[in-house]
Amino acid sequence: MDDPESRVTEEVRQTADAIGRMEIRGAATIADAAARALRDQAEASAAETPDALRAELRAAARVLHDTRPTAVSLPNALRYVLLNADGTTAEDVRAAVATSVAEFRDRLENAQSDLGRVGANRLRDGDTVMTHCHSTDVLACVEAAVEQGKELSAIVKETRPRMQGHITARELDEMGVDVTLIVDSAARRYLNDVNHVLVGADSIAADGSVINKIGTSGLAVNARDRGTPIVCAAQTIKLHPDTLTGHTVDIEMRDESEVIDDETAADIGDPTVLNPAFDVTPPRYVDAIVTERGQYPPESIVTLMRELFGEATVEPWVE
Ligand SMILES: O=P(O)(O)OC[C@H]1O[C@H](OP(=O)(O)O)[C@H](O)[C@@H]1O
Repeated sequence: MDDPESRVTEEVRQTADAIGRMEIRGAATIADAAARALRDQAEASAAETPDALRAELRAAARVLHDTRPTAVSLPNALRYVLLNADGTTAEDVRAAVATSVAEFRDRLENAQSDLGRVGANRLRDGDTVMTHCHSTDVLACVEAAVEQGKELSAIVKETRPRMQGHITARELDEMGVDVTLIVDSAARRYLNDVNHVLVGADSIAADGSVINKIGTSGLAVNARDRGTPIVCAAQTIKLHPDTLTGHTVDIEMRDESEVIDDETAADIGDPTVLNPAFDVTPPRYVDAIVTERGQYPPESIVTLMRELFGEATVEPWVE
């Protein structure tokens, strides 16, 4: 049998490249794109046996998996689809993959709107929120509150180096929220003017730590110092099952070109440039984690993780 790696489609490779370059970004969006890519691989495959098709799907999953290491929604999505790729013929497996991808995408969408309604309960008419980066889970909370007729304002951190705050600003403006944009270092100055800090998550660890865009932990420490509640909006697909057994979450280091161009770097003596994409906020700085299953104090999220994942998970893409 030839190498299943060689039969990974160009479309899957393009999706993986787009995730790596962050053209497809945001933990939930990455999960959705990865699930669709597996469905497309199954549809395009010429495999004639279930084993050959499953080997091809595992190879495609590895290509998708090896793009960005921090957002656990990616492996959680791949696991969901691969563990449901059952069937005694290749056709059965193809159909099972199509069904599980459709189910997975429905769950994602429903989870986000359920989470949005939970998060909206925390927001009152006239409140101001501060945001960091761009999180569709956070925006679902704001959108649900706006739909309930609450008028909200937002102070939006631009979020260096990739400025995802601009996406947040535009989407909040489209919802009718009054938006003020600030540079990241101005956050502390305005924390007394906001009622809530709302952040998303790329992963949540079993101890309730929130792994999110770099700058979240400093923001949370400052918010605690100022007495401003900090809420993390995260669907359960952000729960990191490996942390139940003591593993830590890898923090992605990205290219220095996102921080400084070559010419400017040369001008200032070519310093070492570090560009971590994420940081870890300890649970003591987080007031609540809002999920589609309700709101949890960070320290109790482990009970939900055990319920959803048991004690251990498998990595079905490993040969
Ligand atoms: O799933 P949703 O809530 O959309 O996004 C969750 C998180 O994903 C983003 O990471 P990146 O921009 O992909 O590095 C941000 O850190 C954001 O808080």
